[in-house]
Amino acid sequence: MTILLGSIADDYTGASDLANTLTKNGLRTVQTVGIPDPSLPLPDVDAVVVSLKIRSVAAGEAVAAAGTAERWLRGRGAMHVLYKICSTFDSTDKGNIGPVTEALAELAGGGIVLVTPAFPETGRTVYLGHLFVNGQPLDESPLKDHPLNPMHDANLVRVMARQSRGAIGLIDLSAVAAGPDAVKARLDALRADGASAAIADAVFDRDLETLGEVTLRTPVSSGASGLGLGLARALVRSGRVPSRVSGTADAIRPVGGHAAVIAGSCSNATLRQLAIAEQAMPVLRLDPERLLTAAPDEISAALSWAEARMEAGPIIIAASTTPEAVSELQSRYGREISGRAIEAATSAIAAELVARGARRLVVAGGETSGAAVDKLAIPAFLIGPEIAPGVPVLRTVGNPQGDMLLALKSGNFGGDDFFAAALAMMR
Ligand SMILES: Nc1ncnc2c1ncn2[C@@H]1O[C@H](COP(=O)(O)OP(=O)(O)O)[C@@H](O)[C@H]1O
Ligand SMILES: O=C(O)[C@@H](O)C(=O)COP(=O)(O)O
Repeated sequence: MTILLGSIADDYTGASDLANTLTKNGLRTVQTVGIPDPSLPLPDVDAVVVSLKIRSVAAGEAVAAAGTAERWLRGRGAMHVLYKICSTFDSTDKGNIGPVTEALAELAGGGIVLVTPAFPETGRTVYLGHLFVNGQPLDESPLKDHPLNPMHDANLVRVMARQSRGAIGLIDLSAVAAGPDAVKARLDALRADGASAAIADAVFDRDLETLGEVTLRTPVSSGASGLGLGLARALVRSGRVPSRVSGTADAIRPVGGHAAVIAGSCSNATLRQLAIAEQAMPVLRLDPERLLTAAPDEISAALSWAEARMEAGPIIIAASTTPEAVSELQSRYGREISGRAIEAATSAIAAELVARGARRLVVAGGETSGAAVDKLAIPAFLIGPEIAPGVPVLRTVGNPQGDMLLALKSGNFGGDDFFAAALAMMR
């Protein structure tokens, strides 16, 4: 298998979001979970998105894992590697966007890296280095209350500088609007001044097309799905990808079995989606504190509840709660400990539901999805049709449990009726 574009995603929902964008823009794409075993039969593709769970781990661990994935992708022909980060720039002053970006640049022989989380289709735009989420500055958006990486600064040049060794520059919208040559000139000038990375403004898809054109000629970039769109379109324009009728329908051939939703995202969108779904489907609200203090009992109570209902139709099990309740729990048990314990519990529930016949699974939340997919030991996914911007239906490849359909929903993605819409596409 020789690939044109490689990507390392810092979480699994982000990986499926990017794989969806690449697919929609003409690249045959597969999403792997970590580096696949050589025996795994992967389809012939243009792009591989390696999903890692490195958004909220120690920077050294993230750098090491990304480095291993980079070597694997380069070994399969990838000329360009996109480090897929969150469109809301989820990170802390310790990383991991800065450290991983700089490490990938070093592995590729140095140089400056273009960075942009812009993804206009989902309301993420960058202007003068400031990130807006549906029109709100990042630090005023719901991301200010994220359970693991609350975002308190919308100025990404500053945010990135705090987590990088090198200086961070800005490619502003006037350069982007002037086209690829102007962006290239600005990138070269920033590089000559010693910058290790540059935040690029982008408001519309055409800005991302310009950025894609330039970054495709460099070895590394960091960005969200918007930059993926730019890179995919640049590759197609270059004539290196044959134009073909892209078909994703085959990936959603029915798998039968029961259907379940597991939610660990506490993002605004997920809380709204749960409230809507609750009017039409059985929803079990887990007791988050018991997941920390009496997990085995809370898990087995949840499984008894599910077993009694799954035969009749889809069910939802959620740990999700309001920002106030999250901070209350965290103040008593610690941010990291609460998050990880709840992920361990929700993933154990997901695995037990599959053991009891669930074959269609929607997981809400990036870290929650990563934990569940790891627990299920699913090695890779084919990309099916899009449910909502950034969220495709996925079909497992080489799954020990047999063929399953999944949707890994980023916390903030999807309309109010997301769960019903996803389940309607998964038969
Ligand atoms: N009730 C809760 N209290 C505290 N933390 C929670 C609660 N429910 C879920 N979590 C944790 O919050 C984090 C949500 O992150 P994630 O799954 O990535 O969602 P999102 O996609 O919205 O960012 C996870 O670590 C999860 O275990
Ligand atoms: O870029 C995005 O916004 C998503 O692809 C993503 O990474 C979201 O992360 P989670 O909200 O943690 O799922």
